[in-house]
Amino acid sequence: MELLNTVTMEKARNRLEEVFKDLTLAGEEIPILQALGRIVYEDIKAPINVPDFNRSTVDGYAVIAKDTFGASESLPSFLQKSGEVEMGKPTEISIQSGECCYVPTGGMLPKNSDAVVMVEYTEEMDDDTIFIQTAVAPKDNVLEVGEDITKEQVILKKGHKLRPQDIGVLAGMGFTKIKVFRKLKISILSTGDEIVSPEEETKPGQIKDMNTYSLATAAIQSGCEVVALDVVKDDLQVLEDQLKAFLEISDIILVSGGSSMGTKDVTKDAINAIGEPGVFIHGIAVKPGKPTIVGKINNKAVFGLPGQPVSALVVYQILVNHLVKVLYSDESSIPYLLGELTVNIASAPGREHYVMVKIAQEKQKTKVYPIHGKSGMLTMMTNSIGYVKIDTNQEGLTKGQEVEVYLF
Ligand SMILES: Nc1nc2c(c(=O)[nH]1)N[C@H]1C(S)=C(S)[C@@H](COP(=O)(O)OP(=O)(O)OC[C@H]3O[C@@H](n4cnc5c(N)ncnc54)[C@H](O)[C@@H]3O)O[C@H]1N2
Ligand code: MOO
Repeated sequence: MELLNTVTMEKARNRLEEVFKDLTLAGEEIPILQALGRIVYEDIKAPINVPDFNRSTVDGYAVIAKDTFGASESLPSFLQKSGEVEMGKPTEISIQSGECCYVPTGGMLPKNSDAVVMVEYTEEMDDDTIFIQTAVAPKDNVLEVGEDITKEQVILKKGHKLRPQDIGVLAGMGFTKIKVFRKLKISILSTGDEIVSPEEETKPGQIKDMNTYSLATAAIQSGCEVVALDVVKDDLQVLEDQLKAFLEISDIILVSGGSSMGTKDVTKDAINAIGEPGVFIHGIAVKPGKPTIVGKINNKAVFGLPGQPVSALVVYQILVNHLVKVLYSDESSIPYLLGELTVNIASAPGREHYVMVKIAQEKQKTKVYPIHGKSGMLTMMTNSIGYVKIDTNQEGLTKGQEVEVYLF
């Protein structure tokens, strides 16, 4: 009897890091407008202070704060108006105690002023006299030089995935281009005599291809470029030939199906046949995803993912995506929310167990409901928001317990 020699998920991840530690990715410079979702290649330092002049955050009157102390609607302070600041222009105005100066939102503060009173809390008595009807403290309604970003501060770290707010900050710093990691090239090879493409009619026993599509889009979501897709029969020679062709153009190859122990499960043999060192993991103590295969050929990663659609996608998220993040120097953790479990969940003995869940807001609490089904049912994932994890040594999870729901 041949049994899978499984390793823990933690060990599988550590092995991946160790085996691919020499795989380094080059960087490329691209316009910031094309950089959304790309990964920062090196720490980016601010070339300037932001703001680089003291500016008002409101429309109002720049004052010396202590001139307003004790001011209220019934007992206003009278201040002498000493001009107006023009938007987008430097000002030479300098105020003295007893004076104020009109400043628009974003306008430069006149010299000596240290706070701004919002225009709603003032009244213009005549062209020269302003009633101040509230007290302000120094720095109120003011953004000081370097308060947002100080020159030379690291604003974006290597490995950071760029979001719209990051692109805005880059523009605000004067960058029009940014160096990002080149995209990892991934190809996907689905195997199975029964698999037909989505547009084809299925005959009895056949099934439409889901994994090519779910895995390709998961790869795109992780910031990779999908360079090739194909579906092949469960035939060792055909699989070997296509694997060799894909190796030429990819950093990572995902083979879907044929990972288990059936007579037609030839993924492991195909990987071992085409190069060294070949398969170094076959079997991970995880549910779903136990028959997962991991190999290395010419410093490229080849994953044999279980054919069951949920298993393939879960293993992508928890294992393949781990390697993708390591290669991109992305140290961010998977986001999660906390919720209260609504039922007991039994564990899978000896395996780390990933249970698909949905959530509902009830009486101001986040309630967590497991989605039942078998790993062949992709609707388990479409109905879920994420998963809860039961560790190998945990007996299960208990109704009412607070759990972490990892989002995907
Ligand atoms: N004797 C054993 N049998 C099985 C074991 C085991 O340890 N011993 N493990 C089971 C587990 S767990 C899983 S998961 C599956 C993995 O199977 P394979 O990776 O060999 O995948 P296939 O047999 O080729 O397919 C399984 C299932 O998934 C469907 N499939 C495959 N590819 C696609 C695709 N591209 N799109 C949609 N659906 C796909 C396929 O039709 C099968 O129904 O093995 C268990 N068996
Ligand atoms: O481990 Mo299989 O991947 O349960 O479905």
